[in-house]
Amino acid sequence: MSKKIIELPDACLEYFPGFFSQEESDRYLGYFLKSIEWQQDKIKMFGKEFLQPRLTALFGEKEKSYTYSGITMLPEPFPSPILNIKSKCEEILGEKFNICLLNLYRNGSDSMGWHADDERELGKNPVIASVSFGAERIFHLKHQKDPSLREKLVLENGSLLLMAGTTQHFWKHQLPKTKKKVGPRVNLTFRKVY
Ligand SMILES: O=C(O)CCC(=O)C(=O)O
Ligand SMILES: [Fe+2]
Repeated sequence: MSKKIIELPDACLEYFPGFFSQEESDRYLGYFLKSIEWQQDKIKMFGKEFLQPRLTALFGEKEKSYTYSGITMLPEPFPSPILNIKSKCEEILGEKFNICLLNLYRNGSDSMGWHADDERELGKNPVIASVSFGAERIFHLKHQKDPSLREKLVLENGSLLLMAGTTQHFWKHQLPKTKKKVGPRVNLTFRKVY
């Protein structure tokens, strides 16, 4: 399994291209597009409500609620394909996860804005395993204190990105829109809620 360490100050980032084969990735993408009950959540900004520019779903162990972008969500139990992906991540990373947030970016107009995954319930140094299937998209990182520190990563079909250590304290990340004609992308982030 090839692994690339992304050397950035105040961060711990590791990228595993081809963590899933092309064949497995295509199968998982098809499954997620067809079998997940996707929802489009609202977000409140400046006192106004907007629809998020992507679809989401939350899975997890019983009784683990998760508050994300101001919305508290109750997870559905893990379907077996997600359990299989989770086990594979846990094995290579030596970490355990109990919830999984799924995002579906239907095309290049779907996106996720700048944020850090620093909710209290994720503990002091959140460990997040981010798995991508489908269209390649660019992932941006920027340091919260030093604006000259920025990074761009291409998240490929079947890849795994680990974010750990102090990454969420010092860095924000986003998945910007793209004008390129791109197909759907499904991203799974495995997290541990305490
Ligand atoms: O889609 C991605 O790669 C990023 C997802 C993300 O940052 C999140 O779910 O918190
Ligand atoms: Fe995130």
